[in-house]
Amino acid sequence: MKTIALVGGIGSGKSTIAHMFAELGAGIINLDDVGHFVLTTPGVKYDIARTFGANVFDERGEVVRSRLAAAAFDTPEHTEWLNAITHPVIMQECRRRIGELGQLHDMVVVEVTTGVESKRDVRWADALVAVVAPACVRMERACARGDQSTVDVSRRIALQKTDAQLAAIADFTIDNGSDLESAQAEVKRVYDAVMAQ
Ligand SMILES: CC(C)(COP(=O)(O)OP(=O)(O)OC[C@H]1O[C@@H](n2cnc3c(N)ncnc32)[C@H](O)[C@@H]1O)[C@@H](O)C(=O)NCCC(=O)NCCS
Ligand SMILES: Nc1ncnc2c1ncn2[C@@H]1O[C@H](COP(=O)(O)OP(=O)(O)OP(=O)(O)O)[C@@H](O)[C@H]1O
Repeated sequence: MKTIALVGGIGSGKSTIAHMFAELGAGIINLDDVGHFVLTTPGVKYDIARTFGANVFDERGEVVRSRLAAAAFDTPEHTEWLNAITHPVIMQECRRRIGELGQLHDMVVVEVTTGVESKRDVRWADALVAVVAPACVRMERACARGDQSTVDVSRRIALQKTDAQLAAIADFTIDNGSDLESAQAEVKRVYDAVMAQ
């Protein structure tokens, strides 16, 4: 069984590409979803309450993500605190899901949105795959979804690694700058190459 870590900037098409891997038989995991799941677990909730206080919870005792983001992203130190609480649990849950899906699939693809500086950050993966598309295309796609403004998307693009930086650390690069058919061909090429490794 092979494991791929799939990275790419906002609107690059990570989820679209992950689903193309699924069509070829891969199991898929979205690390953001895992991050949201761990916020519902008792141990993480306890640590968040102790660190950020009761204000980041609703009346039913669930984390309000927008309040947690406001409390955790106001200073780099607070962000570190949140990451120290969540990241080990996210990785533990991710490994558990990889193991589970690995029983059913020859490949598991993990969509990773943030925090990959180098291959060392994804030691658990057999291959690091970057999805790239020109910034103007990504901007257009992300804005077309309608949930974020042009300013929000530009700010996120500016904070993220460039396509050249991602390509430099990746084992394989998938160009998702044009149509879906071309992207499918790219996915097949990478699927076969990783399976042959
Ligand atoms: C704080 C949480 C709950 C907010 O989650 P949510 O999905 O609702 O929003 P999102 O992550 O898109 O962030 C909300 C806003 O905060 C800002 N933001 C996000 N990440 C960062 C960051 N590292 N530094 C500064 N600002 C950030 C963005 O401007 C964004 O608009 C979430 O980011 C979290 O749990 N983070 C810690 C764990 C983690 O790193 N998860 C990612 C998967 S590994
Ligand atoms: N090759 C393509 N041609 C046309 N549209 C595309 C293509 N790839 C992705 N899209 C569309 O672009 C939008 C963004 O794609 P997707 O959600 O897969 O990106 P993402 O990298 O996972 O995004 P984010 O990180 O912002 O959540 C979606 O609406 C998707 O349908």
